[in-house]
Amino acid sequence: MGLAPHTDTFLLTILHQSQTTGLQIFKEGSGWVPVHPDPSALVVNIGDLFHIISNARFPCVVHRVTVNRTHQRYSVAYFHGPPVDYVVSPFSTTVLDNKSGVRFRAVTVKEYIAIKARNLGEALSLIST
Ligand SMILES: O=C(O)CCC(=O)C(=O)O
Ligand SMILES: [Fe+2]
Repeated sequence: MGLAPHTDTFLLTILHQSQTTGLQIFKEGSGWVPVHPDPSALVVNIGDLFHIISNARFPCVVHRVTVNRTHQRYSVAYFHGPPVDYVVSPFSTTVLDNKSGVRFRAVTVKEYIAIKARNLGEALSLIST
């Protein structure tokens, strides 16, 4: 495995991948689905912080990268997010629209990174209300 299954931590990821397949997303009901490289396109991924701010309206997709034994692959990712002291919490408008109420407690970006470093895959549920 090139990169184990994960969601991206920050707001948005903008990704360029070379012409070798490897990136896969997990789709409920279908399993692992390849994201085929397109030289004219960038992949834009929603991260955990976007998921929190949107009060879970926008999903952060689980993805992984497999190793290709015959073809070299490279990717360049830009992880866009607020400064580490910024407090992230669901926007009030998204909460008002969502009958299930506030889904996540407020965290600083720094705190969320620390929670995720200790509990990969569990961080969102650990800040669920
Ligand atoms: O190499 C890729 O296509 C994706 C890399 C990735 O998921 C990441 O850096 O978070
Ligand atoms: Fe990723």
